Amino acid sequence: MARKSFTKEEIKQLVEDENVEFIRVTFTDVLGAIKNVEVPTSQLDKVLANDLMFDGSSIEGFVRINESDMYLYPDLSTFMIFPWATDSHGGKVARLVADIYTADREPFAGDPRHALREALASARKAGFTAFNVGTEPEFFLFKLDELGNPTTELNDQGGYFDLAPLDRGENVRREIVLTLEKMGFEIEAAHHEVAEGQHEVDFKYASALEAADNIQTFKLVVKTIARKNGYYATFMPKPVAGINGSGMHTNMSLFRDSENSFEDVSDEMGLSKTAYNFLGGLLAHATAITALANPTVNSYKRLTPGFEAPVYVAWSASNRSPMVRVPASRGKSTRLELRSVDPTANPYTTLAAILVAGLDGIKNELEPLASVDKNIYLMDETERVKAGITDLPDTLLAAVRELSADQTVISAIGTHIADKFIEAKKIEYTSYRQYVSEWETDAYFENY
Ligand SMILES: Nc1ncnc2c1ncn2[C@@H]1O[C@H](COP(=O)(O)OP(=O)(O)OP(=O)(O)O)[C@@H](O)[C@H]1O
Ligand SMILES: N[C@@H](CCC(=O)O)C(=O)O
Ligand SMILES: [Mg+2]
Ligand SMILES: [Mg+2]
Repeated sequence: MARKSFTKEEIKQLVEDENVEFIRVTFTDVLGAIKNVEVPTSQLDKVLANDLMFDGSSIEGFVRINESDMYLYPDLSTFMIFPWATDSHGGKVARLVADIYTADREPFAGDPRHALREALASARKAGFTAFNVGTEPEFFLFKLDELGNPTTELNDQGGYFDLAPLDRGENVRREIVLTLEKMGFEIEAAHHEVAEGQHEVDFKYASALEAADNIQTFKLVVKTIARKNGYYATFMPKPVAGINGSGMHTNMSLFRDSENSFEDVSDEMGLSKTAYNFLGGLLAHATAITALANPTVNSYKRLTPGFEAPVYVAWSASNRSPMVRVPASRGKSTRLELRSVDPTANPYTTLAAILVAGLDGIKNELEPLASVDKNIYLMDETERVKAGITDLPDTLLAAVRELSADQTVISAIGTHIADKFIEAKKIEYTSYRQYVSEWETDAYFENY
């Protein structure tokens, strides 16, 4: 599936025919936040001529104040009209995702979308025409109070695949699905997840750049439609202690034209040498990738035993406790599912890191360890050591240290992004360490 690339004339025509009055030009900062500048359609020619400028020094992880002028180059294939948004005259709002260029009109090294483009160029050099990615983002719905502020009260008490009345998110989810369909998403499934108030909407895989844009659009749609219905949607990985957190399982495969390079019908598991070596690369660089795939302090509260989230670097075809699962489908759907990723990940840098790790595995013919076919949570440490199973980092700081030591993963995101990301994450971790939590006062106050 490839999205249609519009010409400038087609976009101008659509803007006129559909009565679009505002264009939002969006991009993503180093930490994964979506940013946008909104311009009236009178500025459309300027936008399409790549002449829209902004101050890069005000964006997290971009540039210093003395080199702040940057250009937004819209990617014409990302034109989309927001079905929910109209201005006071009933005019519509559309968006274009942009690449960032410097004042010298060079691609900007701090642009996460640029990092993913570079990784995709490496995949093409290695003979692959597409890196296909399908994600399964999970989120929680909380109630809003009368003033419209989020509360800590979940929207329902439902569980996995429950129906209404236990599932009170049914109508919101349906509206999310319909909105996404109007925006061109192909929705494969939507359901209540295991935890109370937790939901999942799955959309069809796409080539990595489109998949990353889709994730950012998806989060915006979920938050917008939830709020319209009196709920607050959060993609925080572990919003409530003691119940499942929210992951964003990331399914992936490499294609050569229409052929899935991960499939080999002659292999016992139906997987090709390319797939095994990609998996070998993914496992070899897993601890460094974790810093990007799980980039918040809270991410590590999800990666704990017993909540369907992975804790160890391992893979399996038959069970869901390891970090990588090989889902049973074959043919075009032959894929690896990385289960550690959570929805706070910057999709551009995370996919760049995953792809470069996999390509490193292919280039250096890295073999994965034997698959683990037991529930890893039930294995003791001796059994795990014997099977070569290692731990995923257990804190943001540990993950950031792994990233700092992995030149392959750093090369995937570039040193500009790596330096800014590592610096910001160390500050975030220090700020967390300075906070004294209720758990600590409960555990220590009266005992010492
Ligand atoms: N060849 C492929 N490459 C990448 N992604 C793919 C490929 N084939 C299917 N997918 C995507 O994988 C995702 C599968 O989601 P689905 O919820 O069915 O998986 P699951 O892991 O079995 O579910 P769960 O983990 O919730 O039990 C979808 O986004 C789908 O489009
Ligand atoms: N919510 C689980 C995943 C549940 C599932 O298998 O879909 C997680 O944290 O990853
Ligand atoms: Mg799920
Ligand atoms: Mg899954």
